[in-house]
Amino acid sequence: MQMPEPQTVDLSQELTLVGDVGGTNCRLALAQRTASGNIELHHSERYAVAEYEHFNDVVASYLKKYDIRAQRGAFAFAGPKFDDEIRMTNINWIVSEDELRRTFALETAVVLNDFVAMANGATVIPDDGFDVLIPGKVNYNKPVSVLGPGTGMGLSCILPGRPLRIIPTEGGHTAFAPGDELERDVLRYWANRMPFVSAESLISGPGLERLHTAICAIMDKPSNDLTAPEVVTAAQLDKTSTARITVTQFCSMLGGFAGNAAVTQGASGGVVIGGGVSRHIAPFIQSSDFIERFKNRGPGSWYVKDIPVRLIRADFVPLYGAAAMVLDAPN
Ligand SMILES: Nc1ncnc2c1ncn2[C@@H]1O[C@H](COP(=O)(O)OP(=O)(O)OP(=O)(O)O)[C@@H](O)[C@H]1O
Repeated sequence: MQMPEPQTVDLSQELTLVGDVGGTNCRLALAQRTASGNIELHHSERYAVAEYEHFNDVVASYLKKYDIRAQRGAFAFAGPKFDDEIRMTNINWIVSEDELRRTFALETAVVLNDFVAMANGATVIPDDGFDVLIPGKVNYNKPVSVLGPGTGMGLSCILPGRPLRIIPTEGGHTAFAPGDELERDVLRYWANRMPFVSAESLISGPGLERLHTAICAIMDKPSNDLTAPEVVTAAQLDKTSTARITVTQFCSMLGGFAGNAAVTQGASGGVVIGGGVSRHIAPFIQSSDFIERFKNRGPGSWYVKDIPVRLIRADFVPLYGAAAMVLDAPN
């Protein structure tokens, strides 16, 4: 689902600059509250983080392009927040609220974990912004897990009650738990090549590439060092390819991780899946063991049997979530 993006910014109103910054992509936009109370995004832009020394350079370039000054800022980063600062996990950027406020003369600057923003955004998008993976209505009166593979694996938990409280986690760094013989071989392959095989080292964009490499090695086939998008394209083109086996297995592993998150966080309200990789692999989920791996928890299976699971299809959800953090905050 594509959220409508109006082209005109109301310059007579306050402007809030919002950002979603991952290990690969940085998205910036201007957010405003409409008269009807909705949040509108304007002028969304995507930047490759590898092309910039620091986040400040991206912001400076954006503000220069549109020749505007924002009064407030809300920025989501893939990394944990300590005090007013975020240290990103997969790149060496450190960003603080105080520095952003001073550098860009902002009245308010908020930095937050990207899956806190994703979770906040997920609570405001309409039903048609999701694909239903396991039916049922997500119940925000109970805990809800929000997770997703991108450059890393994000995981947060929405707690019941108002105002909304969201716990960021570093759950992508839990140990990878293999669910079948092939995954045990994949784990063995990578355990011999890296000091710690986390969930995110295999269930993420770079993880899809590692999974393909390992499966090709295990099956004695050439891997041709395919990138994550190339693996997905090859999987679409040839049902018998190692790429197809890789993507199907990746979906099963995502189901296993989502089930682990649900039981660990007590997410009886539901599980919401986002992240840059998810929408590309979505067509393969139904033909994978995603549901079985989510639900098969041995004696704990009864706990997850009625938990609904949805996949976010809407665009810019973390940007809406970040915007809501400041636009909904009391002045
Ligand atoms: N068509 C595709 N199929 C599969 N994976 C893809 C595709 N396009 C991009 N990716 C992968 O998605 C990942 C980037 O995801 P995303 O857009 O969520 O980035 P990000 O926000 O920078 O990540 P994160 O927030 O986890 O640090 C990259 O690893 C990339 O290889």
